[in-house]
Amino acid sequence: MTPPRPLSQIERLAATISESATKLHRISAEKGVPLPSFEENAVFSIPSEALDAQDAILDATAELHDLLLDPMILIREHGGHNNSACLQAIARFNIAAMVPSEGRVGFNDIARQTGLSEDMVSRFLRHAMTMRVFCEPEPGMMLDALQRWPNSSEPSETGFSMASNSSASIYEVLASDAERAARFSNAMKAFSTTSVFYITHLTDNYDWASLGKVEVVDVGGAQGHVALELAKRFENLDIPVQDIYEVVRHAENQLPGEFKNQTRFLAHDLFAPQTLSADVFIFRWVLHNWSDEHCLRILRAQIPSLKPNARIVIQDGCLPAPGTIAHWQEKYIRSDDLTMASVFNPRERTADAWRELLLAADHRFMMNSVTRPRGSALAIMEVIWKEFN
Ligand SMILES: C[S@@+](CC[C@H](N)C(=O)[O-])C[C@H]1O[C@@H](n2cnc3c(N)ncnc32)[C@H](O)[C@@H]1O
Repeated sequence: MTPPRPLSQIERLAATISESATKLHRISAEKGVPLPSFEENAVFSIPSEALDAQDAILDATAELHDLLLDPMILIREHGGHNNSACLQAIARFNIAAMVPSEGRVGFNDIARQTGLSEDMVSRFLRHAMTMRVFCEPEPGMMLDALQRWPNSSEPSETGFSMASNSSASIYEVLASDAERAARFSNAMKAFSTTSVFYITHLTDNYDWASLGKVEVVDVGGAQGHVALELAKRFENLDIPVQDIYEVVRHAENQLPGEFKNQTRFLAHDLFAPQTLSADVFIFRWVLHNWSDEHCLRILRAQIPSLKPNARIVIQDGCLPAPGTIAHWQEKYIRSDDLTMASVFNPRERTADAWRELLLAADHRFMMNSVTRPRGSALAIMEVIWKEFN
């Protein structure tokens, strides 16, 4: 008879949780004490005889949770700066006092009372909900920079600007400081080593091979980490990379020699009319940091170069409806949304908001598909430039 397989760490933790939960349930029932719940009027009480079980469950669930998270996401979760920003916002704008006990209040009502935009109220509160603070029974119900510039969508009116004590946006800071620009670019590269941002989500989930011999411009492609991965996998692609001068000026030197015939670097401003008349334009993680007003300018700047049926592949955040994806993923995405707000002043968009944005830029931008590859934090949207008669 083969000896039993030793339990893995995951299985041991799961067994501890199961045994201790059974014990906690039994003792609470014997004592007539209700079990913990997220209900508004829930009483939180653990009988003293069950405190060991409570400890065991909390330690084992925390260990299991940490064990199953990508290490890069885990570090960010423990940093948790958006959790405290969110609680501070609730305190500073006295939002808790606006939510009636056992009643409901709309985001619009809170917006009116606080002077914040409804959009910003919903973003704070939906993030708070991922921390079990407040709940949204029906969809649509529910710090310094925000008070100084309520409703601004300008990148020069952010928490970053206040912290830098300057009226320069993060873009202007990066454009004037090669060292910080290179550090920012490296940070983007580092993000791509987190599983939810792997470049393979883009290389594996779009049919690059079937495009044939084409030119694919990586707009805002930093120092070419995405272009390089595409070049390695798809010999049929020529992939010029455009980004600001400070970012691309030394990028060529870092490119492995064998890919120099497939990739080159061009200083190009996103807002300037596109100069390359390519078959495909990639916007990977380039639009989510700009407000709608600025995105409209960026999209329209591509039009002079677009051939009929040219494709625009947008790989970017796509907010899910509340409660429709795993809780930890929703929390991560909503936390990202607040980080973006504090540094760049845009908003993360739902699929519908992306569609509306494209349509507002020009009715010839046709959203052909939106997919979110399993395990990816970013959706892939294929947009086709349709020239109508
Ligand atoms: C969030 S990063 C994404 C980088 C890369 N596409 C990726 O997927 O990792 C945004 C990029 O847009 C570039 N960018 C910002 N403003 C720009 C502008 N006005 N013109 C060109 N590139 C710009 C930044 O330098 C940066 O490389």
